[in-house]
Amino acid sequence: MTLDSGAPPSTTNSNNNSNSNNPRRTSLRLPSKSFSRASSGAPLAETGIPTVKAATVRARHRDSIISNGSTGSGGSGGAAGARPQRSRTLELPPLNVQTGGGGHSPYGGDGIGRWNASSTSVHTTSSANRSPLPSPVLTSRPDTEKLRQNREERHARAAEVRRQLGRTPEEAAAEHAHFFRQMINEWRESAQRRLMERVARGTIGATDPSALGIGAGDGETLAEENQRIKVYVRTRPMNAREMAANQFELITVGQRPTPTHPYAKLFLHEPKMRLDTFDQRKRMSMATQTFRFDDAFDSVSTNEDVYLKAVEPLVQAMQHPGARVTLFAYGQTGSGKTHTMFGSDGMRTAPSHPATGHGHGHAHARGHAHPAGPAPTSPTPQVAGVHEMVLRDLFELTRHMAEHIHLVPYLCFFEIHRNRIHDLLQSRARCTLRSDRHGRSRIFGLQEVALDSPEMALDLIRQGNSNRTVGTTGLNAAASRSHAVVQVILCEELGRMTDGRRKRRVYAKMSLVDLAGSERAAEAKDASTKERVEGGGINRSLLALKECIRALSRLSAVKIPPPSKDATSSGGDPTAATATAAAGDALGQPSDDATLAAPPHSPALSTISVATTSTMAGLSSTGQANGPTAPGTPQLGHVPFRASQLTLVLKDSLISPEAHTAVIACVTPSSGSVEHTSNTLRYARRVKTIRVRRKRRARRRMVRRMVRQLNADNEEELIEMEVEVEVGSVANESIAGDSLAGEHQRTASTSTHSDEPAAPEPEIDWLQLARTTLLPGDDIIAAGGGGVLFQEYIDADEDLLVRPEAPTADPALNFTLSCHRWALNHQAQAHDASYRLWQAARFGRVHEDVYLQQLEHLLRERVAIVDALAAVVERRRRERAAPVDDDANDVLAYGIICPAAAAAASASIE
Ligand SMILES: Nc1ncnc2c1ncn2[C@@H]1O[C@H](COP(=O)(O)OP(=O)(O)OP(=O)(O)O)[C@@H](O)[C@H]1O
Repeated sequence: MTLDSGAPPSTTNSNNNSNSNNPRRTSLRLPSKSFSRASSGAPLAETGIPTVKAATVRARHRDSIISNGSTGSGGSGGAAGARPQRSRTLELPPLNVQTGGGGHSPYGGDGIGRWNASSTSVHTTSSANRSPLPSPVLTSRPDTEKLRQNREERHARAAEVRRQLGRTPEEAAAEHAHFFRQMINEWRESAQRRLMERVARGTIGATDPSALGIGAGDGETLAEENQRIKVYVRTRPMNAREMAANQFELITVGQRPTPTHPYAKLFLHEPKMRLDTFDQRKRMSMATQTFRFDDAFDSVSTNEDVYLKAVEPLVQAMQHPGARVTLFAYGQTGSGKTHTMFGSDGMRTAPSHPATGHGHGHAHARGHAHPAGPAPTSPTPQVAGVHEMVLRDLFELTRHMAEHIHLVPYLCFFEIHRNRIHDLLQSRARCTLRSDRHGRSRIFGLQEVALDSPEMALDLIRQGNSNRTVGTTGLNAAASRSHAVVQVILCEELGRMTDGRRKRRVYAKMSLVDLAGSERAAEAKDASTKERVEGGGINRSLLALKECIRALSRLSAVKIPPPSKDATSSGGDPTAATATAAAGDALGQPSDDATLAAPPHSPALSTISVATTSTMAGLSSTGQANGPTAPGTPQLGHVPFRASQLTLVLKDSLISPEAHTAVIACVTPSSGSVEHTSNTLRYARRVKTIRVRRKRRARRRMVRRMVRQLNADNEEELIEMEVEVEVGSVANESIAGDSLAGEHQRTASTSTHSDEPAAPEPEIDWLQLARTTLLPGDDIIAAGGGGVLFQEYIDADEDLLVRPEAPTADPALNFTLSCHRWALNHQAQAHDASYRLWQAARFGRVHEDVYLQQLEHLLRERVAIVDALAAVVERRRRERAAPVDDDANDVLAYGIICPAAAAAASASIE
């Protein structure tokens, strides 16, 4: 039955089979509809509304409270075959409408201020035949009504404003974008200005050009650097679609790494819109988050820039025996992972010749233009990706190393899609992942192709990419829906075995992983079930990867003990050699592998690898693979490799003692993807923050200690100063020009500290003070940031005072000036504290009473300082008119501000 049929619409809808997919839906009925239904007076029993049991006792209890015993509207009829109904429908009463019919309400049918059973009943099918209960919920109705009225008024007002302004919603959005853009630009300018001021002051050097990015030289030092895991961020340029949608860039890349600050800073500006409950107006503001990474690449960086900084060191690491290098490209869908890894065409064009063929002898070229390869399908020059650059450089490397060792590169290319491994070089043939007896993961059925040239490798990759699973997302027409792993393995050829198989040993291995784009469930609303499952799988494996890398990062702090002497000397022992070689690594295809002698380069290395592997895999405690853990072996804890196929496949590479891992987090700069970008940046930061945090915690403890100490000192000083100011202001007239003033003041001070009643507090007009106090407003905060405000504040205070002349030879005047400076510093501190307090209060972290109390305290402090300073200046003027003994005067001047120092100075004079 449908709404049109005159049956109770909400109930019908909630019981309608078409809605049964959403069993817990609670809908809010519009008053007009309720009214029409109530007027129609159709009894629920006639509507065919099914009756079902509540899913849980708890739900039933809740329902019974809400339902208020509206049994008449609960209905008891049930359509045969209807699905059990668990949804509840909350109907609001029509405003000022005298409803008819029903009459089941315990409150009668006036419908004003109370629930009316006939038209506004809250009913569930599980509430049938329940006796009426008085409900506390009923009392909340006027509030709900008020809220609704408020909302409607607000919407009407907003529509009216829009109408008056003659703006469409799109125009309003464009205006907002313009405003945010302006805020971001102002933030950048202000940051740059602060930086230049610091350069001018000499706080940071202007000689190092790379230090002149925003935020450079802030005195921070990177906590102990984790060399094994590097995290980079890359921002892609805005695309045409984003610009057309009036989106704007939210990312500012700050300083780049320098020798003194070996990290890059990246700022994410998050636009915020909030409704001010005070005047019901929208407030726009901008929050800026700061991130630190090993390096950050802005939107004009090229693939070559990324390669040179982030990837080339990994290629260099491949010359070390046992090297296990892993590079991940991580990020939201459409953020530029494939562009970075495979180049601008994603290497999706068909190979220029069969995969087994040989290359064309392409020139080694990195950079924008793809000099050779298959004929480009578009006239625009192709941009080479990391894969191409890596392959060319690896071949170069093997050529250089040929004098010492003959290495042959092998390539395999597979994807992990829905937790299954497919060989992309064998038309997506399914492969299986198994653990060998050493606890290492091995992929069975994966083809590895010996490479003759980089071009051959590139053609293989193109061929593989044509088999890759792609889909279409809202952000990318050709979105990768799988993790693509290209592995390049440098093998040492050791001839052939008797059965003809090649004898080889893995020298080093590199895994280049183009991860599938992360996506948010909210964005997959329109996706099919299959796509949702796919998306869920992708997110799960990304989470597992993050947890593994984080765990490894944490564990990298644990020192792996040097191998025992027995293990180290086992290089010549054939049995031990077999074990170590097997533990070192082997190629995925067992048929091609030979069990080899231990690598002459690193017997110890392989032994450690065994221990580490087994411990990581959780085998050491059981001793399945290598027997019980040797005494002294560190308990490395649990690393959740088994959480996904991706982490299992890469396990050996990640835990190797010669592991080098890098993550390139790709982000979209546009405002439309701010949540994604924030998530990606936080993901990337968490990958590496474990060790940094420990340092941070120590630093925070230290700062807290210092602040406590300072507060204790300040409090003492402040109490003394306030007392002095009160006494000083009373005694000022009489002591001015008096050579005994110092003595006088000391007496006054002493007497105040004795049992004499304290002088009355000066009358402060708080309201006036609050009006004149420069508490920062939203606009100032958004535009300037702390530093600018700070300066404005000091400037304003200076205007309150007589502006001091430049330092002279007059020591008394200099003394006054130093007092002035002292006071300003305290002023600055007071302002700084009030600013932070205010910020905290804005975000609801401080209770209003506490905030006001603190503010009052700060304002008092401010008044005290200003008064003291005014007194000093006034007195100084009079003294200059009638000079007095300088030394005594100094004591006097300083005494008002800092009694302790005055006492010491007086003692020295005496
Ligand atoms: N640095 C860049 N410069 C120019 N264009 C870029 C850049 N990065 C990405 N793009 C463009 O953005 C679009 C999406 O990029 P890409 O396919 O690499 O995203 P992705 O992160 O791999 O997405 P998915 O995870 O969905 O596969 C492409 O058209 C690509 O050409």
